[in-house]
Amino acid sequence: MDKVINIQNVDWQRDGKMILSDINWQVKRGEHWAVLGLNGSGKTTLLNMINGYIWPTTGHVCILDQPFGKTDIRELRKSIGWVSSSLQEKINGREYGSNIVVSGKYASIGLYDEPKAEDFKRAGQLMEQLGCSHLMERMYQTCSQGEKQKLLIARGLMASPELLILDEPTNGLDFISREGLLAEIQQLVTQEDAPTIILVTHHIEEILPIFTNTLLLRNGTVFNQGRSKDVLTSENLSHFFDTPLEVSWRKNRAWMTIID
Ligand SMILES: Nc1ncnc2c1ncn2[C@@H]1O[C@H](COP(=O)(O)OP(=O)(O)OP(=O)(O)O)[C@@H](O)[C@H]1O
Repeated sequence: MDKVINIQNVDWQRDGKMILSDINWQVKRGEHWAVLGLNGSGKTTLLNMINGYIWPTTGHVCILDQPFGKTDIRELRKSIGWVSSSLQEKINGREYGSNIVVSGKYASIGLYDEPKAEDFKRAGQLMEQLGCSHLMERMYQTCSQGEKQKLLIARGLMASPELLILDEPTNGLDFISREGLLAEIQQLVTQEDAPTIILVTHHIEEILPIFTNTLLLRNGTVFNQGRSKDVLTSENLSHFFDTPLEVSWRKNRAWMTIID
């Protein structure tokens, strides 16, 4: 019982089209994964499945040891923190930073239940941890893109999830803010009750050393998966992107250059 994600022989079809095909993916406790794939490769579809918003056409999905079909998905979702751009769009711009973070406890977008003082205390600690405690009384619409992402990550951590999914968290950030956010993400795993983190990204240099493993998704199939060091090689990625590439490693991060 050590699997956070266990996806076996999964297909997902829509309108006669195979969107995910024969997906096999196991994430064990203690691992953190990066998911890499071009536009339309099936990343969002896979995340929607992990969160129980769509069900496999064939195959088995078991998340946090809870097999789909025998599980209350709404309960399960409370153990999953999910930060994505679609979530950003749903937040009320006039909501205050601390309320946004606290709403993560209820896996709701707004605040429907009366939060307790201890909820605000926890939100404050998380905001401190992510370097955004100055945004407690700030309206969301006045925050920069990087600040919004930090608020949403703090929100995603509010229910102490076992699984935290970060879907392109650095979208729209300048390179200084991006490095700042990556450093905060790196820090998260040093916490005692750190969740398993899944990072979806288009940029291999964002695959920090904490991301022990990488899944390459192409045309709805798993192209390759394994230890990040083994997956992120020049040969592998040249095949994956169908473009001659060179990968170099600096500070335990892979950087990619197109060679002509
Ligand atoms: N409900 C649906 N009905 C029909 N086609 C769909 C549906 N959902 C996804 N698709 C198609 O499945 C493919 C994979 O989409 P998905 O959004 O999972 O890709 P992605 O890897 O997240 O892409 P991006 O990086 O652009 O966000 C796309 O061709 C998309 O048009």
